[in-house]
Amino acid sequence: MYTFVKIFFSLPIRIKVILTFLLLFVLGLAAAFLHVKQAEKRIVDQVVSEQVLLTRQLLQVFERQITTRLQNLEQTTFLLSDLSIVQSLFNNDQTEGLVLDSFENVLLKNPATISLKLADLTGETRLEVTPEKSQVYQTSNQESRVSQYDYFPFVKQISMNEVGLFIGDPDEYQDPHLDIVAPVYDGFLPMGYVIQTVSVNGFINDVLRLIGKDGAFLLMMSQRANYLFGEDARLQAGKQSPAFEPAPSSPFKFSQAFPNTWQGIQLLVKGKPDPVWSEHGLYFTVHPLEIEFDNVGLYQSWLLAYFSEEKVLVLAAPQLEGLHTRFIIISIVIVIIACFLSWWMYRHSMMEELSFMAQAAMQSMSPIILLDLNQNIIKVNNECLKVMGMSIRDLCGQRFSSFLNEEDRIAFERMWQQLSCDSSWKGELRFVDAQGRDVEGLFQLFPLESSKSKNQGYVGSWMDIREQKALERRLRSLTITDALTGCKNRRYYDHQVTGLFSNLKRHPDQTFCMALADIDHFKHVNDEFGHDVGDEVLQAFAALLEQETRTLDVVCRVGGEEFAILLPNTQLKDALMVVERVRKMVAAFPLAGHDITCSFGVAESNPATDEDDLYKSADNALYLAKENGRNQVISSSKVVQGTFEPPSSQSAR
Ligand SMILES: Nc1nc2c(ncn2[C@@H]2O[C@H](COP(=O)(O)OP(=O)(O)OP(=O)(O)O)[C@@H](O)[C@H]2O)c(=O)[nH]1
Repeated sequence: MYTFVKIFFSLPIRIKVILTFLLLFVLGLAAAFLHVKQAEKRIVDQVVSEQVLLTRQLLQVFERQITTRLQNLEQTTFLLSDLSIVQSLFNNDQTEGLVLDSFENVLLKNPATISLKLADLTGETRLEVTPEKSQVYQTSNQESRVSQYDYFPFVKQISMNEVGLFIGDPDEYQDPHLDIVAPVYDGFLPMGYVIQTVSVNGFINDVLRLIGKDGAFLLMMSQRANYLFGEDARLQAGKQSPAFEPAPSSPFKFSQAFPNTWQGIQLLVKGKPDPVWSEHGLYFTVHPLEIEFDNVGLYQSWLLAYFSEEKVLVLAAPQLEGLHTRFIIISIVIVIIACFLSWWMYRHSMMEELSFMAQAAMQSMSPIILLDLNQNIIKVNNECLKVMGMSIRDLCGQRFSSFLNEEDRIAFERMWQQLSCDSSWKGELRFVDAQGRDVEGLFQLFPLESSKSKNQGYVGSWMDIREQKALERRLRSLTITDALTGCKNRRYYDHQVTGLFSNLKRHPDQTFCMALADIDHFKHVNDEFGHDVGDEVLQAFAALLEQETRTLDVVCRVGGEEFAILLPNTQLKDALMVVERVRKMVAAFPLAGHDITCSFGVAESNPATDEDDLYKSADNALYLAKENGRNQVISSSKVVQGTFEPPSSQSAR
């Protein structure tokens, strides 16, 4: 068992849930089935007990009828025992007619009577009357004084004013019969016996006619149980008992056909609560019929009633039908309960797992923040406190976005408005730590669900990407920066000039200018002082350009000693002023300890042209500046108009 439990708990959750569902389903159905079976049994038992009650009432009626009959017989017997009749019967052969008249009266009162006899004290029949023939047979004076009745020794013990009841043996008689015997006295002197033989079947049928047959079949059985009278034909034909088919030739023995019932009857103690036995699809109940004679012993018969299982089921059918509906309803309820419990178990396990994971997550190396549905911080982990350099009090209860960089705060609030309860979000955010520094993080937000409600809030976790971002920035800067001079390179220039032109397309009034700068005779510097000195001069020249232009302006090294300056939102005349100022400074002060001069070609943007045209214009202007003697600024407009004049800048040096 322990191993089984261990294996069960080691199974994956889905398998556990399926097994639990199946177990609950099977156990539930089994319980429902047992419940219904028990209820079925209760209903059947109730119907059986009702039927038993009814049949026992019939049996009591039957018993009363028999008693009444016996009393009638007794009266009749007394009538027969009239002294004058009996005396004349025994003493005077001439009185036969008188006796017969009385006998015939008795026969009329008892239709089941087969014969009426008068026996002497030895048991020898002296007179016999049969209803069919209505005549008297006088037995011959037999020498033999042997009793012709097996029971005659008992008959002799019947006292005055008593009646004996003897059940005939069906093995000996075709039609089972009952002998009712009463002694005949002359005063106190016993004279003989009057014996009335009654057909048992006739007697019972007569009684049944009186009491009706509805509800049960009645049987009368002798003490030895293998004698069965009454409705036995039905049993023998197997009509009421499909399970029992007696051999057609063999005599019907109740004790053999229904051994259990008979055994029960034998064990039956008088006064016990109403017993009932079921066998071969029949229910039996019994009522003892006791006929006692003083000093003769106990002659006990059984009044047996039975009814079929079929009848019980018919009577119980309406209730059983309701029971089956109940079974279906119970089964459906069980399936629902099994589904619900399995679902609950699954959910509970998942929540446990989730809670375990949450605990583990809270201890993780990543900062974690729990938010309620109003974006208030509920909980943070230690790593979060460490990264933010704050205490729990600083963070908990505060609005999450208040710890974001201003730019990101606006974006996050906009996102929060659109965030539905069950959706998650992922993006880069810049937190502001206790020192006011930006802490860049890759932030993930997902709904926090529990077993009680769908969404209780959100879990936010972020990855500190400060180093990654710094590296990224550095890499990006390297790709757009000239390694020697530190100003922007050609790639950046291309990107910027394209951007300025696309802006110009949208806003033609936002004119910008480009100035190309070139150090004059730079080759001489290299040749005379070495390449390293040349580099230093280039660096100083680039620094000067950066220094003398606006932050908005972009200085790019586009060739060896050639630089391009992009001046956004600048008219040509203003651009010329700027570069002229630079030119003068270069010419006036040594750069890296060397006196050099430089030339500029300046061009203004035109929405009708593109970046290549602009560059070309500036380059042509520069070329003219060089051609014209260097150390001067030439505007592209001069190139176009052909109004080029010898520079006065030469003299400025
Ligand atoms: N030190 C140094 N020299 C460079 C670098 N790039 C280009 N140069 C040199 O710059 C010089 C350019 O010479 P030129 O193109 O003939 O022009 P210039 O001598 O300046 O003459 P003009 O431009 O006609 O006035 C060459 O000698 C190149 O070797 C660099 O990165 N460092």
